[in-house]
Amino acid sequence: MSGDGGRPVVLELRDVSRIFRMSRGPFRRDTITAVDHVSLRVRQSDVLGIVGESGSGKTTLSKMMLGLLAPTSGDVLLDGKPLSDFSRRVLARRIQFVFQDPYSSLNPRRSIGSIIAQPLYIHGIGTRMEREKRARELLDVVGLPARVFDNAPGQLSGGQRQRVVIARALALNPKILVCDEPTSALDVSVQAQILNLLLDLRTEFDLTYVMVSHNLNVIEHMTTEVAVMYLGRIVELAEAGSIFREAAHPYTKILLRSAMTIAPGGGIPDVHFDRNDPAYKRPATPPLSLL
Ligand SMILES: Nc1ncnc2c1ncn2[C@@H]1O[C@H](COP(=O)(O)OP(=O)(O)OP(=O)(O)O)[C@@H](O)[C@H]1O
Repeated sequence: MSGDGGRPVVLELRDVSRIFRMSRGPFRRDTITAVDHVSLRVRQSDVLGIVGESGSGKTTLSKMMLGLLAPTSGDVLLDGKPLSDFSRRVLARRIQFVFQDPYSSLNPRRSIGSIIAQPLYIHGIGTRMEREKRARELLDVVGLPARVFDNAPGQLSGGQRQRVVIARALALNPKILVCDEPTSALDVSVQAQILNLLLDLRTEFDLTYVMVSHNLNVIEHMTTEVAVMYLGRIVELAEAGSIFREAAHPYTKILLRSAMTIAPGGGIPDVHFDRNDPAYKRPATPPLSLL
């Protein structure tokens, strides 16, 4: 890929496959190849978009990147080393995830402050006071008011909850975030705010993103590179701009065309961005303590 500026490869998949065996029903002897011989590289500061229709293997691929699912064959490398060389503890400080549903991913019985501080607690980092301080800073980082610290998740809107999920993902100061449909459970009006927050955070903390989405508008605005998945394979891998101008693979063309058709009056549907809209701006945040 051109224009990498010598940036190091932070995440690499080498010929990775994942086969699932059906465990019940009439097809229980059958297998599904969810990811089929995928190789790709993510460089520091990249935003790699993974796009494809439902069932194309995007989530399976992102779970393998996070070490949540083992490949059936092939290797996942983080900073050039196999994931298996990393302890859970070290891995969590390098790579974190933001998944789709902010409604189910937050414990309803905990306060927002303790949810955000939980990774620090689990990893034995800091005193109680230090963890609380960091959780308050993280609230600020993701643009939430200090007063929500003692609230329960049920008292927050969907967009606010997704900000909490992002704050928790940042607690251990990771360098890579894997975001699987980070906004698809949210109202359209809130989606752009969350995506712009993610873009701001990337600049502020020099984060690298893997962004899984079926929404081409999200992919177009967020990513630097795009991998198009179809039936478990990557059928096209290109810089984000070029893929929207001159898609090479027939499947990518179909994907783009169907997005155009769905959009009222043509164009890609859903989120509309205006990065200069003051509603999307976030005040600059002070440097974080602790880590
Ligand atoms: N634990 C599992 N057991 C059996 N089959 C699975 C399992 N997880 C995923 N699959 C199958 O693997 C294929 C890829 O699924 P995956 O969830 O990775 O696709 P996806 O592109 O993320 O889809 P979506 O956009 O709908 O989330 C699908 O056919 C799915 O049914």
